[in-house]
Amino acid sequence: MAGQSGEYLLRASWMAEADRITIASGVPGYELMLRAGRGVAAAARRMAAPGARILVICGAGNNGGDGYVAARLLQAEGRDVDVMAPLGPATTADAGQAAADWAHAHGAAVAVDVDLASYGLVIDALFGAGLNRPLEGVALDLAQRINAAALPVLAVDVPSGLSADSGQVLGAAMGASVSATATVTFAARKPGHLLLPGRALCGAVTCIDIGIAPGTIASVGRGMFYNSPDLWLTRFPAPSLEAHKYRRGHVLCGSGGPLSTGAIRLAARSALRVGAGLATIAAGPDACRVHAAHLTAVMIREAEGAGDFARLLDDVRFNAVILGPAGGVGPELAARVEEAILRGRALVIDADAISSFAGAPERMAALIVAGGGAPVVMTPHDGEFARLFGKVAGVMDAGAKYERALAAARLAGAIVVLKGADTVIAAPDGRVAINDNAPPWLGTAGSGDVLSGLVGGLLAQGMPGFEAAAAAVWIHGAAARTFGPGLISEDLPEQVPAVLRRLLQQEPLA
Ligand SMILES: NC(=O)C1=CN([C@@H]2O[C@H](COP(=O)(O)OP(=O)(O)OC[C@H]3O[C@@H](n4cnc5c(N)ncnc54)[C@H](O)[C@@H]3O)[C@@H](O)[C@H]2O)[C@@H](O)CC1
Ligand SMILES: [K+]
Repeated sequence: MAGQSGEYLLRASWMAEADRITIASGVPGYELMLRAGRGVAAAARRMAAPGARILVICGAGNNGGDGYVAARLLQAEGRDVDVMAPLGPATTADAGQAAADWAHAHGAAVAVDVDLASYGLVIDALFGAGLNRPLEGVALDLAQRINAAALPVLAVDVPSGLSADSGQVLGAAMGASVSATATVTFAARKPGHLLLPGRALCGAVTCIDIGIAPGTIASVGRGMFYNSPDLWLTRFPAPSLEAHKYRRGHVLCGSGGPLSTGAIRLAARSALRVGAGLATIAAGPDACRVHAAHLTAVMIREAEGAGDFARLLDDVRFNAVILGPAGGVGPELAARVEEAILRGRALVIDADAISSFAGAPERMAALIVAGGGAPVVMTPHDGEFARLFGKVAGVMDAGAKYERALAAARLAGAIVVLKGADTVIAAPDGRVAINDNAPPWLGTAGSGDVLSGLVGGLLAQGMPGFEAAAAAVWIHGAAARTFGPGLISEDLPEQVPAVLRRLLQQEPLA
């Protein structure tokens, strides 16, 4: 995407396109393979103790070719290396060359039934980006034996059996993938390195430069990015000394009833912590009294039904709205969403507000079209996503997690944050960001309410929707990491200042 900074993630077919462009520009394919193999050998050197035996399992394609190169280089420096070629001779010219160069110096491959336990490192070069169906036969058997042997495993490009595109094991329950200790990939990371279960199966991923130009990577990329500050920091609202609180935005947060007020307080407090100038909670009279006992910096306004809420929105200073956290599923909440969209407010649609449109995403899409272009960000977890989009053909069955999020974003005309340990942020214009900084302890009650507040707080400060959503997701994860285990959701907004300090003062990021 023109003008977009950030780390591109490439699907396997886009990567193949980058290889083709590079080869056409005059770099021989075998040279790329040599560079890839060199990177694999360097990683193997770090993983295998000096006397340890190394087994390189080479498939018949170019992934195997990388393996043959690594085997030759490691053996040349005195390492004790065996090669296994369970799928027979190489089937591509470059891999054939790599196999011949290896065999010329070192002779025959070992048998498939060799004792794996006698090796200190296995290099998995069976299948890489070319895998297009589940492992079967000898490859399936080998993957299972490698995993059972519990040895250190270095995967070339991706662990064999894993889809580089989706992060899923091909063949799902009946399939298998090698589970690696570490993975070396080339030129750019693939979505499967970040999406689950792929991220866990890859171990530590290193991406090495094999001489594919950044411009080539950008030209084949289709707007899929790793979510890090590189992607959005230039659009991040850095408060200036002269910024009046109203210039930093005013978030209006719709409350649920008197027995469910905590969620929206978490959201409002998070909106303030991330820099919004003001936050107001709109609640019915009974809920107002509960909020009044808790709130200091956040203000309270009485609003009984959707009509009252709409009247509050006559005040144009409320430039962003958060609806959904414990808001109470039903037509009343749907009507508030409608008012906020039609009055052109930047809007976060979370939790109950998503469920209030269950099975009717077209209705939400029509509203957003009528709303006139202010950003709308929805933040479903899998259950809410299925409730909203479950009946629409081409969304739930769109494929990888980012393809589902993207199909939903295009249908709704909204930014979709599909939450999880591998949260995906998708925009109707085709951009996608995949996030990986959420620690397991972020999965705690109220954590989603904080996220909606962070998004709303950034929207209020004028950050564009996609960047605001991506930044909020990243800050949410960074705040949880900063606190550490034992986190409850109340702790999250209190960690945001430390995260912002590092972000804005360019201190090293966690
Ligand atoms: N010039 C290039 O394209 C480069 C490619 N590189 C390596 O090449 C790899 C991709 O190589 P290939 O495209 O040859 O593919 P692979 O080596 O991943 O797979 C080989 C072939 O196996 C077949 N196959 C797929 N699934 C199968 C299954 N379940 N059972 C049996 N056969 C199956 C397919 O026809 C596939 O083309 C990358 O992952 C990377 O390691 C690197 O050498 C860098 C340069
Ligand atoms: K592999």
